[in-house]
Amino acid sequence: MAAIELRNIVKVFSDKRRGRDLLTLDNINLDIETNDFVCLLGPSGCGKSTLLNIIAGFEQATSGRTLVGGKQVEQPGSDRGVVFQQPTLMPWLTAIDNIAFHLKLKGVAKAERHHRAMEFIDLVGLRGFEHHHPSEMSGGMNQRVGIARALLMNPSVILMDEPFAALDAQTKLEMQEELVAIWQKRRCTIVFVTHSVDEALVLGNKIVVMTKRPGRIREAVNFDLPRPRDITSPEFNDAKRRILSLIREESTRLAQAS
Ligand SMILES: Nc1ncnc2c1ncn2[C@@H]1O[C@H](COP(=O)(O)OP(=O)(O)OP(=O)(O)O)[C@@H](O)[C@H]1O
Repeated sequence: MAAIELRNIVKVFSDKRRGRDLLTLDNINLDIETNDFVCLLGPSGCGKSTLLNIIAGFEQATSGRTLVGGKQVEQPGSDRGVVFQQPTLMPWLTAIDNIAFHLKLKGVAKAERHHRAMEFIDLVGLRGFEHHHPSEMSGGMNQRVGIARALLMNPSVILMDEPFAALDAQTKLEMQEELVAIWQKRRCTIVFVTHSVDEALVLGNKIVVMTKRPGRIREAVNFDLPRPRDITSPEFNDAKRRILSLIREESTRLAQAS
């Protein structure tokens, strides 16, 4: 059984202002295996976030079935941790209290919350900053808090929506390396949305290329280049050419169709 099974997913948004329906996802079928690091790659507006939100349970598909761990997704759950582009932290809470927030909601005592959160503070490299507030930390550090918060509930699946898009180039590279290290250590399943071919190839062992609206799966490419990946190696560049040619074919198809 795959960790995530998407069966004939269709999503139509109704655009009330213009009085029409918008077909956003068109018959998405995809199996994501346990421990996969899948990157959803596609142009702006192709429905990557919508698909992630359907897996997260924030959004309902118009038709089709979404299964996580064999169970139909109907709402958000602690089996799925979500990391957004902005970490959406509570500004009045320290890093450790943000990370342990879900435990507080579950009534876990403070000493136990902090004990459990420290493991994740260490994992994301924030020891020494656990009592800092979001305003006292950089964007990258706040994103680390967001990742630690998502990991704390020990979800089987981590869903990430362009989590490094707002970071500078150097911090982005560091965070990508750290995320791969965390994934290797914890062996979780990650679905990562990006529109960067390089980012998808640095991170993923499967790259799912989506078409422009309505979003369909153009191709799911397995990419098992050993890590750490050398982005200047011939193998990396071969894969990049292949992905870029898939994207170009798609643009040509659209240009001819219009
Ligand atoms: N709640 C909503 N109501 C109506 N339309 C929506 C809603 N959410 C998304 N859409 C539309 O669905 C389409 C896909 O949006 P989505 O955010 O999933 O794309 P994306 O591929 O993640 O884009 P980006 O890379 O720019 O974030 C867009 O045309 C968007 O306007």
